[in-house]
Amino acid sequence: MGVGSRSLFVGTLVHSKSLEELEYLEDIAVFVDENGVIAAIQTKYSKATTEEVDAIFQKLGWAREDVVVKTAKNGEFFFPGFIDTHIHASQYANAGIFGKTTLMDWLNTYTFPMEASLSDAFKAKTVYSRVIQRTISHGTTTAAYYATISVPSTNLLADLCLSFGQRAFIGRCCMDTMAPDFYKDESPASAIADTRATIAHITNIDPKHALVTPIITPRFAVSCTSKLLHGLGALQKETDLPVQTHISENKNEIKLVKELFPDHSSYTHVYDGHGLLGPKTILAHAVHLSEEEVDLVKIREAKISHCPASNSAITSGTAKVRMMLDKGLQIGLGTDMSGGYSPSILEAAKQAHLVSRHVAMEGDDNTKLSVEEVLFLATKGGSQVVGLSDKIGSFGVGMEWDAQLISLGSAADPVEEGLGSVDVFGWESWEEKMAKWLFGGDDRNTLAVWVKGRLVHERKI
Ligand SMILES: Nc1nc2[nH]cnc2c(=O)[nH]1
Ligand SMILES: [Zn+2]
Repeated sequence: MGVGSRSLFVGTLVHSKSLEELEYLEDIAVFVDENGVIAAIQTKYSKATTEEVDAIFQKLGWAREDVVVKTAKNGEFFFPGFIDTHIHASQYANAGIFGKTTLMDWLNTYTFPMEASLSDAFKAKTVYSRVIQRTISHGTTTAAYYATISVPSTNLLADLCLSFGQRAFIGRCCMDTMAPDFYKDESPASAIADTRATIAHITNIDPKHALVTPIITPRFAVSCTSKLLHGLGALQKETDLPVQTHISENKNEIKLVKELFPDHSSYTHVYDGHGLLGPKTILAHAVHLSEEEVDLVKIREAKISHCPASNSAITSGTAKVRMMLDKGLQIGLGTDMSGGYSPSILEAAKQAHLVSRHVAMEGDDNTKLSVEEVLFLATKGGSQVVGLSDKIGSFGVGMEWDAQLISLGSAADPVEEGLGSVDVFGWESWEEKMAKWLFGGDDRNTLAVWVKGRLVHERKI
């Protein structure tokens, strides 16, 4: 990674203090070094004397003239970049196209043909470039991507993330059974060899995995033989890389897993029995997990990616997020494009909020998630899920500057300003402003995005 410039970000910072609480820090200056790391934070910046500010520069050994200053204006705030803990880059061209399908017919009708078609390098480059740029423009600074079974096309996704500057986990899909002949791994051995090839490529382009990390990706238990799952479990042990897969998304899928793996007492036990359930495992969906399975996930410290838009769109069900949170699981949000129709984690947060009300209507009012809770899942929760909570997801000295600058517009002429459909009148509390952003906001409110201190998106109004 090239070394960037030193930066100073001045204004209001909002981030999660805890699951339930957002912290609003006004009049802050954040000093970000040439590696994108927060070197110092000064509070009450406008009231600080010149000597006090000079002292920070001196302590850091920085010259003022070397520093690029970005100031959030009134009504604007810096927020941690969103973390998409589950997204299929290879399905982006299908976003919104799902008809009335449910999981298994959706896979066969739309998904496998689209993914297979990305073995065409030109098409892959077109789709992958677009999905990276689109998600960045919605504030996604980190994405856990599934690519396809094709090694060259998966490697291309890693190359593009690195060049666009999006932090990413890149998974080559493993699937050696219950898949069409035109889109299937030849054997467990070839699936593992191909996974190793992608790991080698990513390690070659980003040796310390500073921005791009390979992730071992058994598609789901249905499409992997026991031999392949064992091989991938052994590969995880050998490499200590993260793992991503799907779990307990749809009732027919769960039934199929029972039939395919009769020796395992649950879907969760299938992954556990193959060495694939550990602290670095991201389990997407987890809609129908029993409480016993949730307990096992907790014991293994595996993580959950909640994908509410997808779960509604392809009628998978309502995930019991409150129950999983109460049991101590770490949870983030996933767009699951194109099971989900939107590239936006803000949309996923809104859908998580709404789905939690559907769970409440099924019985327990306590299941409702708050605005603060879903924004936690979108940022800090996501950072826990991808194992980077010491670096991203919130702001602090020593952490990396993955951030977005949000504007809700001024009261003057919001339509003219082109800043989306949020109307702020000036009398709202911070809590009210965040609720307005969640429910009325979109990418038009995202003015700029940084990853590791590098400006990766600036909105042209
Ligand atoms: N939502 C979703 N579920 C899956 N299960 C196996 N593959 C997929 C996929 O691509 N999307
Ligand atoms: Zn998925």
